[in-house]
Amino acid sequence: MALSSAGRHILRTTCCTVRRFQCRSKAVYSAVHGFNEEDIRGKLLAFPGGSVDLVKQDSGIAVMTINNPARMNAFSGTMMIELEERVTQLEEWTEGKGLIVQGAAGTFCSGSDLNAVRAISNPQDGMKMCMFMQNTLTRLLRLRLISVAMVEGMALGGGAEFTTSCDFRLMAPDSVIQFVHKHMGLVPGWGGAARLVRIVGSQNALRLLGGAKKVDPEYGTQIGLASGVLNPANGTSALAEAEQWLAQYTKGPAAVIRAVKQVVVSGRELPLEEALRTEKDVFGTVWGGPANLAALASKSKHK
Ligand SMILES: CCCC(=O)SCCNC(=O)CCNC(=O)[C@H](O)C(C)(C)COP(=O)(O)OP(=O)(O)OC[C@H]1O[C@@H](n2cnc3c(N)ncnc32)[C@H](O)[C@@H]1OP(=O)(O)O
Repeated sequence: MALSSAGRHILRTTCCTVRRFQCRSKAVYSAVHGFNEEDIRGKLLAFPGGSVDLVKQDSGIAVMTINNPARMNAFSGTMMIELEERVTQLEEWTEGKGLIVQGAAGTFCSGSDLNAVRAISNPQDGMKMCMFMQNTLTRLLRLRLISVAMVEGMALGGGAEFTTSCDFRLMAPDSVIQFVHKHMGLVPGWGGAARLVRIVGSQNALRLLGGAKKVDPEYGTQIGLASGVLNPANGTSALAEAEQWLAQYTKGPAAVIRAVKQVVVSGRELPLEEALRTEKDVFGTVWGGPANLAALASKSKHK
């Protein structure tokens, strides 16, 4: 039966609402936790500046750019809102396989815009901003895309936290990741401490947070925070090198790469039995699928 245009509109709207609900359900805080997203959005809108740009490429790798160079790519209020919107776009990008996050003009991000921090320095607003950013960065880490933070220059405070919401971190020579929160009388609030402990272990996390220790590429590699060091050869940009590095994991059909990411996220986040059940469900999506059948038909040897 053909649908009328009104019927198609209702169907489209319902699908969008369902998708939005599914996206929100990947977040940490909702109304149940007293989180009112519209309220904090209204407050963040009062602190404009910069942008978060997204380019989705035919290769299946998207590039996100934190863009506020006049303030060393600090996150203004409107950038926090834009980041949430970009993550929603990536959640809906079913052909995507990988994501590179970079800062504009050769430096990653200097954290929260201190002008906004000063203006909303009361604990209630601080916690609302913290819940908003935790939701967004948790959804970013849970994307079915293999993600890399490409760190050039500095990643400070919230910028350092942001790097932990990617699966990997590649550091350029002379770059620094520093959780400067202690010097600001703070602890991480964008989920950076919880993620850091899972990446480098609690002892190293204590060193980085308790000592606000600068992490250069060498130390980053030693403790497992950096997954690699960029060394762009003549004529190759850091971004091109990062894309090449990421391609080793994103080569192949999107359905398979996305399934890989999904089983890793569930393995990392869920209790064992739940993770096993998820793995079974994800396995069912690729078993007998086009890539699996093609591999069986080609009788490929894994030498
Ligand atoms: C839960 C989240 C917690 C947080 O993220 S709290 C914020 C943590 N980040 C910081 O405290 C960074 C403070 N900034 C700095 O230490 C230095 O500016 C930094 C990044 C080392 C760069 O130093 P320099 O290379 O000497 O450059 P500069 O200081 O002249 O900065 C250039 C312009 O950028 C501005 N800027 C840098 N970081 C900012 C920030 N986070 N918020 C707002 N504005 C920021 C800085 O004020 C300066 O602006 P202007 O040219 O003076 O108008």
